[in-house]
Amino acid sequence: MAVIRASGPGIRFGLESIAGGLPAPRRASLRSLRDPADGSLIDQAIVIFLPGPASYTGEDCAEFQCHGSRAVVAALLRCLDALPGWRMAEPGEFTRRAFDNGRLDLTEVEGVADLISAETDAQRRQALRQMDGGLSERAAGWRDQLLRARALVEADLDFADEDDVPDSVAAEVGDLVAAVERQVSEVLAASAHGERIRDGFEVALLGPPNAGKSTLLNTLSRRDVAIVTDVPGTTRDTLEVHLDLGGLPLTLIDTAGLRETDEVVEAEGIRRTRRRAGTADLVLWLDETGRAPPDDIVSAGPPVWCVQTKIDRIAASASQAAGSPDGTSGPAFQLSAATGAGIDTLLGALTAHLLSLAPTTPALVTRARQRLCLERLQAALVSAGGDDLPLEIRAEHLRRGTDALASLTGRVGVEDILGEIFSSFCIGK
Ligand SMILES: Nc1nc2c(ncn2[C@@H]2O[C@H](COP(=O)(O)OP(=O)(O)OP(=O)(O)O)[C@@H](O)[C@H]2O)c(=O)[nH]1
Ligand SMILES: [K+]
Ligand SMILES: [Mg+2]
Repeated sequence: MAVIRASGPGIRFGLESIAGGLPAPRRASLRSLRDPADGSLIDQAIVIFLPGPASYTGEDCAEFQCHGSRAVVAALLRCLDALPGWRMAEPGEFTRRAFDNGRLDLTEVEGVADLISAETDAQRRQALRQMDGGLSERAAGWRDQLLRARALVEADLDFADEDDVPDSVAAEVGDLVAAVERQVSEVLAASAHGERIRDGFEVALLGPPNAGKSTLLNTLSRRDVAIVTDVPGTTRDTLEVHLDLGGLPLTLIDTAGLRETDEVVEAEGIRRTRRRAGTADLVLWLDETGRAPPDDIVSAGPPVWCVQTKIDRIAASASQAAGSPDGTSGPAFQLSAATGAGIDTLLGALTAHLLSLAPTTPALVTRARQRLCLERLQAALVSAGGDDLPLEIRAEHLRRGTDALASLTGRVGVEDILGEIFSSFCIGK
């Protein structure tokens, strides 16, 4: 079967023209679909009429469940496209209309986009929470409290010389601002994890040439992604694969082996390796001899785990427990991509490490855009909390705080980013 969905003011007229009348709302009705031009039969299909405003887009919607062959779909689309005022939807246009009609706010739209592209269970759950309004509900609560604080301040400014404004206004404003600021800080504290769930935890494979980095990448992804040869310096560009590690998204990054070189292409690869070493969540330092990484890798920022590779070549040492080499704090591993020895131990430790990074409360912020809005809100609240400030200045900080919330939910000041967000959708969503 194929499903064709339509939305807009012309739905009723279109259904009358093609389906011989308006079916009962929200009921699956079997109808003969006919070309309005000559009355010829296109298909027998299930037609559902979803009157607005209680539809996904907020407008009248229709759904045609027709037979799924190319010929049927093409004929039906041709007839629908020929109806006056009907045209093919743009990518994300249904969700865009839902946003424009106030059915979804921007964080919920972002949740829909994330749900569509979710690859792992953790991503799916996080996207559902966001699509369901997890962040927008909190934002609405904060907005109400800040509007109350603003109203109190404005009233005090307007009627300062009258008796009916209680003296405790400053105290109540201070309490409201402090309460919101505390909650925003909590949500921000979990944001790094939310962004990681969405984008994947980055684990970079580093080490000298021929350490077996690309081989391990291929083994873990069970695909022949990276070129492996016995020539040192095979990998030039950094290469990424997305893995599902017990439901958690992991981005594994293969890099160019680190060594001194005069070769321009390899040198550029090594420059990229060093850059990724600084931005990954974790570095696995691979070395056939089990040597510790150089100081600049250890001090690059992310934790470094040492992995001795190719232990099938030194079978005897496979049974020995590995100690943590000097200069690194993380655990040490021994493995062989050739025999599979030690791979499960490494994967188990990676899973445990990623789980240990998870905050106790589920993350509500999942994108840099949302985090930046909340950081603006937090800064405004900190400023507004200054007790000794004149009321006019506190009012201005509170106004900036509610502005930051409005741009979080997409109600103001986001025109420039809307196109970018909706273009990530597919047609029909
Ligand atoms: N015996 C054995 N050989 C291995 C193992 N892992 C990799 N090799 C071999 O080691 C050589 C280098 O492997 P690569 O995966 O290309 O190493 P690399 O670290 O990606 O090398 P560069 O990209 O050049 O830095 C290849 O010939 C592999 O077949 C292993 O576990 N055991
Ligand atoms: K190699
Ligand atoms: Mg390689």
